[in-house]
Order: sequence, then C-alpha cells, then structure tokens
Amino acid sequence: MYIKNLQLLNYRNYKELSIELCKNVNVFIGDNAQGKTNILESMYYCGFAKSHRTNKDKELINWNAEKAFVSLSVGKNRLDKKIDINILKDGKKSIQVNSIKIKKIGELVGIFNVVMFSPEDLKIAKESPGIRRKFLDMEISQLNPKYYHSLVQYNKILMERNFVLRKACNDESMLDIYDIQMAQFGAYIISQRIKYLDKLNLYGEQIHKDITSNKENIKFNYLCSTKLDDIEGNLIKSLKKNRLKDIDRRNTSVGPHRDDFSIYINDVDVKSFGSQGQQRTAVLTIKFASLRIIKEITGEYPVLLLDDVLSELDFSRKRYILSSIGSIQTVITCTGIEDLYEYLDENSKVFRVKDGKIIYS
Ligand SMILES: Nc1ncnc2c1ncn2[C@@H]1O[C@H](COP(=O)(O)OP(=O)(O)OP(=O)(O)O)[C@@H](O)[C@H]1O
Repeated sequence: MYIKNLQLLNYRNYKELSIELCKNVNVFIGDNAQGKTNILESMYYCGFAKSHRTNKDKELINWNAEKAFVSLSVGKNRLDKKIDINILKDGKKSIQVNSIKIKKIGELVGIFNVVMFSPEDLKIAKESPGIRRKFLDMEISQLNPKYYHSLVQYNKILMERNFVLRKACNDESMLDIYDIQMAQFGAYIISQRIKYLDKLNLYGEQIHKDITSNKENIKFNYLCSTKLDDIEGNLIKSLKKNRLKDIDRRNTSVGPHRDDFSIYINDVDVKSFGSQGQQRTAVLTIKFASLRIIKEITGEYPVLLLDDVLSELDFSRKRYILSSIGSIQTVITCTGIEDLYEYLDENSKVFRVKDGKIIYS
C-alpha cells in the first residue's frame, strides 16, 4: 500500500498543497515549526479520522479558515482508494471513500493502513496503561472492523453503566443488563488483544534480537483484570463481585478499559526499570512488529510514518530502521538529511518545507 498523492486545503498552516509521493522513501526536511509533522498528521488522519496529536478536530483547521480539507489517493494491491475528508469548525466532518459518503468512521478504518512512529510513542513503554490500551485499540481496529465495532459498543455501555452508578439510587436491574452486555463485548475485546500480543511476541522476538545484536529478549504479556479461562463468564462474575465497590466509587472497576500489557526485556519490567535506550528500542520493536502483523493479515505492508524519530536514535538503531524498510513506503520528517543520504536513491523524494509550503521536491 502506498500514498500516491496528498492534497490539503486550509489544514493547519497549509493554505493549499498538492504533492505526489514516491513508492519508497519520502523525506520532509525543514527547520522547526514549519509544518513537517502537520503533513504526517494529515496522512494519519486519513487512516483513522483522528489526529495522533489532538482529539479536537477544530485545531486542524487553519486559524483563518472555516473548514479544512484533506484528500489522500492510496495505491493498493486490489482497488486503489481515494479518501476525502472535510473538517468543519463545529467539530463535524464528512468522509468520502471513492466519492461515496460514508456514515460511520468504522467504515473508514482499515482502508488506509498506517504505522506512525513519533517521539510521543515512547510513552507506550513508560507511561500509564491508557496509552498502551490506545495503542492496542488503534492497531487492532485497523485490522478488524468487528473489534472497532465492539470497542464503540463497549465504551457506550460503560458510559451508561457509570451514569447509573453516579445516580443516588442505583437501578440494580439496569446494572444486571449492562453487566451482561459489557461481558459479551469485553470478552471479545480481551480475546483479540491477547491474540494481537501473541503476534507481537512472535514477530517482536526476532526483531528485537536483530536490533540488539542478540543481547536482549523481549516479551509482551496481557495484564487482565479478570481470569482468562472463560473470559465472558468471569467478567460477569467480576462485575457482580465488584458492584458494591463500584457503587461506592461511582465507577466501573473491572473490564478491558482497566487492562494493560507488560513489556519485559531479559525478564526485567521495562516500564519500571528499563533504561531510556531500552524503552526506545522496545517501542521500535513494537512498531516494526506492527508492520509485519499488518502485512500478514492484509497481504500488504502499511505506510510507515517516521516523525522526527531518527534524530533520537543511535547509529545502530537508525541503521536498523533504514535498512529494514525495503519495499515499505516510508515518510520521514527531519531537520537534517546528512545521515540519510546513503539510504536514498534516485527513486526517493526529498521535500523542503518552509512556513506551510513545499519549496522544492
Ligand atoms: N490550526 C493551525 N492553523 C495555522 N497554523 C497552525 C495550526 N496549527 C499549528 N499551526 C502551526 O504549524 C506549525 C507547526 O507545524 P509542525 O508541528 O508540523 O512543525 P514541524 O515542522 O514538524 O516542527 P518540529 O521540527 O519542531 O517538530 C507552527 O508554526 C504552528 O503555529
């Protein structure tokens, strides 16, 4: 899969932009705050109708405009796709795929597969469980529409359950119904997350060995708030068991919205004891394993977006990335290009970004 063309109108600091990308390495180079990340963000946005930086779509619209427009033409093994998204000031957006309006974001997710690696992704290795859950949810959603649907349903029921818990007189019969529904959707979510982590272990093991010259072993493990034998049955039991506590705290204390996964390197928990370098390498492994998982399931590599990460990595890790991308279309942002030259060839494209414009390509 590869991006053929990107068009922007009033997106962040771009008034108007239309660029053709090449099938392999595309580099966006420029000083700080010129609009390099904005370009990657707009590409990612076409995958999920969601920015990787903000939940407020309004922020994507140029300060002097009423609406923004992003259009991405994607080359695929089977049918090529064109994704057009209009973003309006009131937070609404309209999405068209091949000129046909879609009703739900679920219909967009999975059409354009993408793996983004940005400095914020280091949080996957070192910060709170919510960041790791979000990573799993985004990755699995783009591969499995049923997962995305289950997640939307689960979150809706969770909100309703919490609403009932917050009311002074709790409606126990309502809570019984919510528990059953949450257990159904929750069990599916948990089972798919475990499956995904199995694949992450499968691919991650060799990738991590390659990056660390066989010095380190990596292992991912799902941390579940309920027993894993009969997930649905056990979730119902746990929800019932914790009901008094939940009423007291006015919040739902068990379910996949509370789960996490651990990352161990050589049997040491990376989150608590890993060095900065180990945390960085763990995330690099996760991202490269994600590429392989998407390839295994869809038959095509996704587009790889590398936002300002190369400068953060040492020589050997940089080398690993640049020599492993092979046939994967890769879009890189950076402030200097010197150490990239040996990985560029006559097919690569270099775009210079200045103040919301491409000066040359
Ligand atoms: N809605 C918006 N309208 C107009 N300009 C915006 C908007 N949002 C952000 N900007 C501008 O976009 C620029 C930042 O762009 P971006 O984050 O892409 O920078 P960058 O080139 O990746 O920089 P760095 O190398 O520092 O990461 C800033 O100048 C910012 O003021």
